[in-house]
Amino acid sequence: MAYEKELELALLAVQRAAILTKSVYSSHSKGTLTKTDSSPVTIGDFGAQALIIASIKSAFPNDEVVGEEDADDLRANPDLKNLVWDLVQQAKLSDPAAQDKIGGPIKSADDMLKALDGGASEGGNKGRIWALDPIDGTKGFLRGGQYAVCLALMVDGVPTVGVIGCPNLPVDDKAPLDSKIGTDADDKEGKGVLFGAVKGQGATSRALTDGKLEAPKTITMSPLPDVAQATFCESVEAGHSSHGDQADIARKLGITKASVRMDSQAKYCSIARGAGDLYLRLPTSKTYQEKIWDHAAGVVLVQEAGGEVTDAYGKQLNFGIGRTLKENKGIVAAPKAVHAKVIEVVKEVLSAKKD
Ligand SMILES: Nc1ncnc2c1ncn2[C@@H]1O[C@H](COP(=O)(O)O)[C@@H](OP(=O)(O)O)[C@H]1O
Ligand SMILES: [Mg+2]
Ligand SMILES: [Mg+2]
Ligand SMILES: [Mg+2]
Repeated sequence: MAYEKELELALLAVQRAAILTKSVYSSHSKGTLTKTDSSPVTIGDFGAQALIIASIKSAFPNDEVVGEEDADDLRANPDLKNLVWDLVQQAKLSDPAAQDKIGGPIKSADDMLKALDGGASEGGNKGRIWALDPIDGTKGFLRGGQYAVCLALMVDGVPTVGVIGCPNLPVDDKAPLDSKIGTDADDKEGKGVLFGAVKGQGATSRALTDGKLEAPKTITMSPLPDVAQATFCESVEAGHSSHGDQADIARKLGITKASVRMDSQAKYCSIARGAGDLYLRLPTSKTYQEKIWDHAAGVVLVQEAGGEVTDAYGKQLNFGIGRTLKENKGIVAAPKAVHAKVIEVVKEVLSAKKD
């Protein structure tokens, strides 16, 4: 099968990084810094990015990576660097063959910084470029909610392999989805899911482990004969998408169920496995550009589970023009059969706002 090696590498690399993020999640000190755009970053984000880029470079040394983080803060702060280096050394897959497949341990703190800085690609529509979000939903990660480790391979600008680890999602694909899932979540037994998809080959889920990969199950979106019955997902953070516009859209579609708010690409994962139906992300500002690492993996997953993902105006997402989706505004993900209907209503709501 095409991209078999890339998929396995991505699944194992995400699984190893999740060992690190889980250890930070359950510890009191998360080494949180505030970035220049006022968003948070933790030692978990740095450590997970270094581990995953080292894995990619061990198997595919010529591939580029667009990663969210870089090593500047760690180079400027040796104590923080040492904290991350300790975590990185402890994060090992328990199965030696699996650990070997992702290149074994990172050899030194300098190599860790180099790996972390390996995510500086400017992106584009030529060749093989990975999009990496080491912790998506950092605010959820800090709040005790959902978060996700997200990795996608783009080929000539098209998301082609997508892998997402969700340490706080229930393993059961049909576990009821309600808003508590974003606030009561933790990584106790029965939690932790690893999703994977390759373009043209379908989407899967399996339990997230700390060693070998579990056997995958095929996942698909729920059939949704009547859009009024939909469960729709949205961000917890009101600054990341417009809760007001999303409520208007839901009302116009006849949806009466309350929205399910959860952080991170766990939203894409939840609709891909049929636990929810729609994901609405309407812009809160005219200037914000969505980042490719916030969507690339989730888009492959939803497409392969029978869904369609476009921007809020129904336009195809263009992942091949740099580190952001600058040609697009907002995100709408829905089962193929109802996507056009949802876009019609989204456009109505957006145009009513303009005047
Ligand atoms: N004004 C804004 N509009 C949309 N997304 C934003 C935003 N500011 C930050 N984000 C992105 O929202 C992501 C989280 O999405 P969600 O709300 O679905 O959990 C963040 O990812 P990180 O947590 O990886 O930084 C960040 O990239
Ligand atoms: Mg961030
Ligand atoms: Mg993100
Ligand atoms: Mg992130």
